This record gives sequence, C-alpha cells and structure tokens, in this order.
Amino acid sequence: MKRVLFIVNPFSGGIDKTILLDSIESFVKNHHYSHLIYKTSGSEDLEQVKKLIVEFQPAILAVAGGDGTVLTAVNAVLDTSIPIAIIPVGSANGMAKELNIPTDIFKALTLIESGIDLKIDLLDINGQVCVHLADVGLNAKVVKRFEQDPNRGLWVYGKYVFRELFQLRINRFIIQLPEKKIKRFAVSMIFANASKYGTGAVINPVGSLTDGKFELCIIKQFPFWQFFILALKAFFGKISNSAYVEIISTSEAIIKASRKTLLQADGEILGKVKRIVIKVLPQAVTFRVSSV
Ligand SMILES: Nc1ncnc2c1ncn2[C@@H]1O[C@H](COP(=O)(O)OP(=O)(O)OP(=O)(O)O)[C@@H](O)[C@H]1O
Repeated sequence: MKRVLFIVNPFSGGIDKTILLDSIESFVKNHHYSHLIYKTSGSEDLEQVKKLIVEFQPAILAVAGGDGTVLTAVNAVLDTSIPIAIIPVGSANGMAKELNIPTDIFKALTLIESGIDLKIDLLDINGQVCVHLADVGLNAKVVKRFEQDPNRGLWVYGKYVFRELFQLRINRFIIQLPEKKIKRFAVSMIFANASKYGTGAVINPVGSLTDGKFELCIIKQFPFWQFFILALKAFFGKISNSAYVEIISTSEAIIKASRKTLLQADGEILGKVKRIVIKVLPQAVTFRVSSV
C-alpha cells in the first residue's frame, strides 16, 4: 500500500480545516493509501516531520498550508527523493500558484495520484533554503508585520503594504556577480527563484524554477503615486518595462548593504542582515504538479 504523509497547518490562511481533513480522509479511502496526518504547531515542526519521514517512509509528502509550510516540507525532504504535493490552503499560496496547482482542495489532492514529478531549483540564501521568493526592503517589512498579526488573508497583507509605502527607506547595495561588481540604490531588492508573489504580482517576468538561475529584481526609489503604476505593470507581467525596476539573471551573488536590512524568504523572517550570499541549488527538490 502506498504511503502518504500529510502536513497540515491548522493556522494557515485563517481558514477552518474541517473540510480539508474530511477531503483527505475520503481521498485516501478511495485511492487505498496508507496515511498519516501531522498537524503543525509552529514550533519544531521541521524536526517532527523529519522524524516521521524516517519512521513512516512515505512515498510522497502532501503539504496543506501556505508557502511557510511548503518551505518546512522542502527542508524535510532535502536529502531524500520524496516528492511534495501542495494543497493550497495558505493566505497567498505563492508556490502553488507558480506551479499551477488547482485551488480546489479535491483537485489538488488528485495530483497526489495523477500528477507528474517536476524537479526544481532552490536558492541557498545565507545558508537557508528558499523555494519561492526572498527580499529585503518594502515587502520584508510587510511580511514581518503580517507574521505578528493574529489574522490571516490577503486583506491583512494589503493593509501592511499600504502602511509601509509611507515609510520607504533607500539603501545602497554593492552587488558582486560572477563577472562584475555593481553598485545600486534601492528601496527593495527581490531574490527571485520564481516569477510572482501569491498576490499575482509578477515581480520577475523572466523567472523560471528550472533554469539554474535566479533573478535580482532591484526596485529603485519611486514617487508614491508610481506604486500604483508599478502594481498595474506587475499585474500584467510588464514590470521590467518600468524605469524604476532592473532585473539581473545570475546563478550566484554576494550583496553588501550599507546598513542592516530585514530579510525574508518564503514569508518567513530571517532577520536583519548586511551581507547576503545567494546561490542556486539546481534541481534540488521534486514537486508533484499538474501535467497540463
Ligand atoms: N498550529 C499553529 N499555530 C500557529 N502558528 C502556526 C501553527 N502551525 C504553523 N504555524 C506557523 O505558520 C507559519 C506558516 O504559515 P503558512 O506560510 O503556511 O501560511 P500563510 O502565512 O497563511 O500563507 P502564505 O505563506 O501562503 O501567505 C509559520 O510561521 C509557522 O510557524
């Protein structure tokens, strides 16, 4: 009997998980899976999931949560060949959107059985794994406020974006790329393995999870009203046309900021840093995705 280990985050997305848990039970019954459900607590989840993988030996890990929970799953399977299926029940579900995972719970569950396996790159950022997007500046501050808010959902996130727009701070970055060193002033810099945020904003139109590269998306200082134009451009996948945005593809970079800046990766705060070392980990993890 095939074994599937479910990781369910009861907190993600601010939504009740009763329907999800019922759907899981009927799915495993219909497909004759042996299964185990691990509910995250927010503390020592990675250690617990790693332990369960050793004990239960699942053929696949199914993650019901948002990007933070997906990141825990990725860290748990790093030294294995176990694929990950995502059931998107987070707030923004950036990685699920990037991989075109259906938002319908039952359709997403079906991929455990009928999906295809896709190996994707990861990023190593200051020794931490990043699956989707990391950044410093504007969005990192929003993520910090969002983390501290007991409420979940895109509206809560949007509220903090609006507040932080009034407090943009410019930083100077010295960026060492494999072939050259450059200097840039920016209010935000995104380290993008993927192409878009869970909000649908395409921050990195050339992003690919399988190209062995990532992009530095540098957002220069912009007048307040430009934010709405930038947001529109991002929504239509045209942000690289903006004079306030520069996108550089690379496989590694060392970035030094003139003053400490908040760093977030996959919606989790990694702290305030002055030096950021990033490299691609090519084809480092497998996701089970839709074949269409
Ligand atoms: N039982 C729990 N109670 C409170 N927090 C939890 C619990 N389980 C996990 N967490 C926290 O949930 C966070 C991860 O949430 P996740 O990113 O999956 O959902 P989200 O923030 O709603 O969605 P998204 O990242 O897609 O916007 C982690 O910071 C983790 O510590």
